[in-house]
Amino acid sequence: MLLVGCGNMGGAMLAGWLRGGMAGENFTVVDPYVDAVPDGVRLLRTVPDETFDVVLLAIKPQGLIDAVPTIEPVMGPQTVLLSLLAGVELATLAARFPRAGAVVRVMPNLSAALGKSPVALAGDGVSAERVAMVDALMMPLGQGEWIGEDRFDLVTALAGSGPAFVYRFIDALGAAATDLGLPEDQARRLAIATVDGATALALASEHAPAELARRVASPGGVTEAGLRTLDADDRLLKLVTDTLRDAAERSAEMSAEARKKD
Ligand SMILES: NC(=O)C1=CN([C@@H]2O[C@H](COP(=O)(O)OP(=O)(O)OC[C@H]3O[C@@H](n4cnc5c(N)ncnc54)[C@H](O)[C@@H]3O)[C@@H](O)[C@H]2O)C=CC1
Ligand SMILES: O=C(O)[C@@H]1CCC=N1
Repeated sequence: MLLVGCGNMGGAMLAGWLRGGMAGENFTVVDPYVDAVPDGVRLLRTVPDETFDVVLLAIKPQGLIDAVPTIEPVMGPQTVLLSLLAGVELATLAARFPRAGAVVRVMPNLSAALGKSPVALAGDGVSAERVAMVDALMMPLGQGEWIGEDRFDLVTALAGSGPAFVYRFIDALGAAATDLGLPEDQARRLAIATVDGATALALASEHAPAELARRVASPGGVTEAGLRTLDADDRLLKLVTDTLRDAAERSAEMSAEARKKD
């Protein structure tokens, strides 16, 4: 596999694959700027004169146009092109890389490094054999989900950007507890451990999060008093809805910008 770009997200996926037992020798990275790659992985500064069965585009969307002429030659009819580029549509990618055998959009997040990422996937007319190949490839990174491309902006906001929103919530828990009297480092440790345990339980439990919240809250007790504030006027729900909407709208805007350059 050729990784074009090995920064935050490409690096996290590579770490996930290596952690899942794939050998470093399976991977070539082409990245003019990255300092180093894991042991066993081939690092090149320019694109080699070879073709690849799988090419992962892991550069910034804004860098696509400049990169196309150098990347295009590695594609052949056997190549499955995987693109992480937020706001760059299948049609745009197919127009830029007409020789690629198949194009699949992939939207993971940084938890791929630990095998705990949702991985949204979208492709047009991808053969069943290639779908199975992509599914197998994503398995070490987390939970693969094929979705229609019309929902990709929203899924980018939820699955791709989502960790940043959760980190803000963790920070808010820690900062609030600090304001109210806990030492800062202790507040942060407790906030992270609380979110970690709550997430693990939500994953393992047969109950929905709302039911788990109900089980935490004793009638007339402490949690209920806090939930009353959090739930008032649906303000958390409204804030999160606005957050996802704004992020998804930016993704749609980026798609329109990339389309204009076709
Ligand atoms: N960071 C995240 O959590 C997520 C990012 N993405 C997508 O992943 C892509 C990469 O994002 P990040 O990893 O955050 O960016 P980044 O800036 O950390 O990594 C990009 C890498 O590409 C390299 N690069 C730049 N031009 C290049 C070229 N012409 N050829 C080869 N390598 C080149 C840079 O040296 C850098 O190492 C973006 O398209 C983004 O939309 C998707 C989901 C989550
Ligand atoms: O912020 C971004 O544009 C990328 C896509 C999802 C996460 N990071």
